[in-house]
Parts: sequence; structure tokens; C-alpha cells
Amino acid sequence: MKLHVRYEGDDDPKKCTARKLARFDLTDLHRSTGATPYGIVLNPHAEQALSPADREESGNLVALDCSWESAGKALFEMPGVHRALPFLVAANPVNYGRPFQLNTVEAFAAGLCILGEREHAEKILSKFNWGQTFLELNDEPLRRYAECENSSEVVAVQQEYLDAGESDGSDE
Ligand SMILES: C[S@@+](CC[C@H](N)C(=O)[O-])C[C@H]1O[C@@H](n2cnc3c(N)ncnc32)[C@H](O)[C@@H]1O
Repeated sequence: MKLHVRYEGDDDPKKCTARKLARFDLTDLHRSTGATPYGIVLNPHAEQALSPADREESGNLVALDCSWESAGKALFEMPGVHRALPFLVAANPVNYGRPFQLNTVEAFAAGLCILGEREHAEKILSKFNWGQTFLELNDEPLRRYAECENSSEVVAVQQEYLDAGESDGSDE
């Protein structure tokens, strides 16, 4: 799977995980929507969850690198098959422990694991000193999502984690 970033460039460049991946030639940055190739777009606003069935959709996995403040629906208007990632928690120092709000390398890694490319996920995360922690924190859900047949099954697995969070009294 080839990794592409629609790069908005409104976040701190020193902390930007997409720029770091590009420095290691692990992704391509595209400065406009028109220049971004068609692919599976990782979009937190999408109605459908990513699942292994999406492997057939495209060989390109696309993320939008921008600040969370500007990550509204409108900015995600680009051609492709839009998919949300199911419940997973961030391991990066900025949003550690926060569900659903992953940074770009975490989102790519999650997508790759669900699409059956775990080694590729490990490779991109290896460039970050907290990268392995992302796989450890999310080990069980990532493996379970990767075993699902389709989006409905992914959503059913996700529901178990959401229900468990409610019953143990955590607020997120
Ligand atoms: C908002 S940007 C923030 C990037 C951050 N500045 C960095 O340096 O990595 C993170 C991107 O990862 C993808 N992403 C994160 N969480 C996601 C989710 N729950 N579902 C789908 N895509 C997600 C989206 O493409 C999103 O725009």
C-alpha cells in the first residue's frame, strides 16, 4: 500500500509526523487536493469504518495532515473512498490515551494493520520513539479489526470497547 498525505501545513512543522515520514521517503506530501492521488482516505467524519474488505478499493492510503482545529468536514472533500478508523487510542505525547484522535503516522499504521500490512505499520512507527507504544496499547483491537470480514463486523467489535469504557466509568 502506498502512503500519501494531503499536506495542509498549518500544524507545528517540528512535531509534524507526515513531514518526518516524507524525510525518510515513507510517504509523499501533496500540497493541494488536485495533486493528491485517488485512494482510501482516512477521514474521521466518514460514515463507514475501515475494514479488511477495503483492500480491494485502492493501492493508495491517504491521510490529511492538518491541525485538529481545521480538520472539519469541508477540508476532507477529496476524491476517494472515505473511511473512519474504529476505536483506537493515541500513544503520541500530544494526545496520549485519547481515543479516535490519532496523528498521521498513527492513522496510517492503524490503517495498514487493518488492511493486513502490519510489517509496513511497524516500519513507519519505528521512526518515532513512542511508535511501538501505539502498537502495544492497541494490540488487541488492531488484531481483532484485522480479522473482520467487513465494516459491520469492525463496528461490532468497536462497540465492545466502547461499552467496556462506559462500564469502567472512564469518560472517553
Ligand atoms: C488531523 S491530522 C493531525 C496530524 C498531526 N499534525 C501530525 O503531525 O501527525 C491527523 C490525520 O490522521 C487521520 N486520522 C486521525 N484519526 C482518524 C480517525 N479516527 N479516523 C480516520 N482518520 C483519522 C486523518 O487523515 C487526520 O486528518
